[in-house]
Amino acid sequence: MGKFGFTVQATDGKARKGVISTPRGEIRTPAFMPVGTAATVKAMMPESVRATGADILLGNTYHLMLRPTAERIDRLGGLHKFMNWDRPILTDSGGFQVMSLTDLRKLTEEGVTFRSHIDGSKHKLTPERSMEIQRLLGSDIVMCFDECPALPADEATLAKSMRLSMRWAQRSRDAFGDRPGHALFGIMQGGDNRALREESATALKDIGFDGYAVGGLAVGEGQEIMFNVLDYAPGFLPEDKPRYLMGVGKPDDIVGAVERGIDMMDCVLPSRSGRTGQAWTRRGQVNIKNARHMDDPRPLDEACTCPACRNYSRAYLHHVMKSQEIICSMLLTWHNLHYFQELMQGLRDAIGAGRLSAFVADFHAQRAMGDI
Ligand SMILES: Nc1cc(CSc2ncc[nH]2)c2nc(N)[nH]c(=O)c2c1
Ligand SMILES: [Zn+2]
Repeated sequence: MGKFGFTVQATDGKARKGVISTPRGEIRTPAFMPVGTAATVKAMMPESVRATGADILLGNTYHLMLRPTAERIDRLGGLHKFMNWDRPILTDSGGFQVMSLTDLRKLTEEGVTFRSHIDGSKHKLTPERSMEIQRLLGSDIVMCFDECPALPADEATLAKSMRLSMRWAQRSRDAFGDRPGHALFGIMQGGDNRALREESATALKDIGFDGYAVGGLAVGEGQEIMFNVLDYAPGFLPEDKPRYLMGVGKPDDIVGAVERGIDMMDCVLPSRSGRTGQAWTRRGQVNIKNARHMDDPRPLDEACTCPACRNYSRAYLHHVMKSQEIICSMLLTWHNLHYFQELMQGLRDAIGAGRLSAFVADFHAQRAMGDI
């Protein structure tokens, strides 16, 4: 079983270009990770996800523990075999989804009890159970079981929540055990409070992890506050380990996060918005439902090499969106994931060449021109 490792190949300001090596393959950073919540990146075959340039995808402890259960996936050979994706998988630990998807829940020092949003059955998640589920799934990068407070929140609330998450991080580390080739990432909390963020980073470094996530952001605080926190929080984390900003984001969030030293990100945005007719392009957003596209023979983006842009017109995409044809979700999801991965490749190349600021200036200039 190979090792898990991270190499920084180049830096440009705070930004890093690197490679995470895992037994199931390498992850080029900065990396965008598509979300495959219930063992599928919606509307995409795994080979298509790979074709967009993704090196790793995300799974969800919360959804998979409820259906089909981690034990069933384990009996069937693990999540990679189950969903036919043999490259790295990162799984989230479930706490965030419990707090965002259920309302019948109880939070204690032990963990969280909740009722399934699917059938109302009672369930319990603890750091120990979350580690067991992620082990049964066979994920390559395991996330600590944490508590993510909603923002805005006062300092006392943020401190109480963060300190619980740090005790859960220790329990996650103890329960994870020694699993060569598999990684455990700690999750920094502390909201938008600098002192709490530093306290959280110190606690996580004292425990020791293979990578460190910045949690507790992209919870409705807005880009300005998120960037204010990212101006200092990544710097509290070890330089030689990957830094993962959870749940981010729009293209301009991604660019700003990479400029501030973030190496990995994930977001449902390209896939979820694709299913609603929202296309992301280098010139900004295009809502294909808009009547202005009805007779437009041009592709979404003349410069894009994805199957949607190579073979279909805006008029066609408008038609299959209005008629709610399944191919619309397929084509717009593929295009969006392709665009996000192309943006990541552009960022990696720019950092490698020491021209990140020029790349970022061009990124914003193209969007300022608006859609074609
Ligand atoms: N914004 C945000 C998003 C997610 C989900 S990331 C994800 N899981 C599955 C897909 N994507 C978070 N997850 C955890 N565990 N902690 C957080 O603080 C947090 C914050
Ligand atoms: Zn395209």
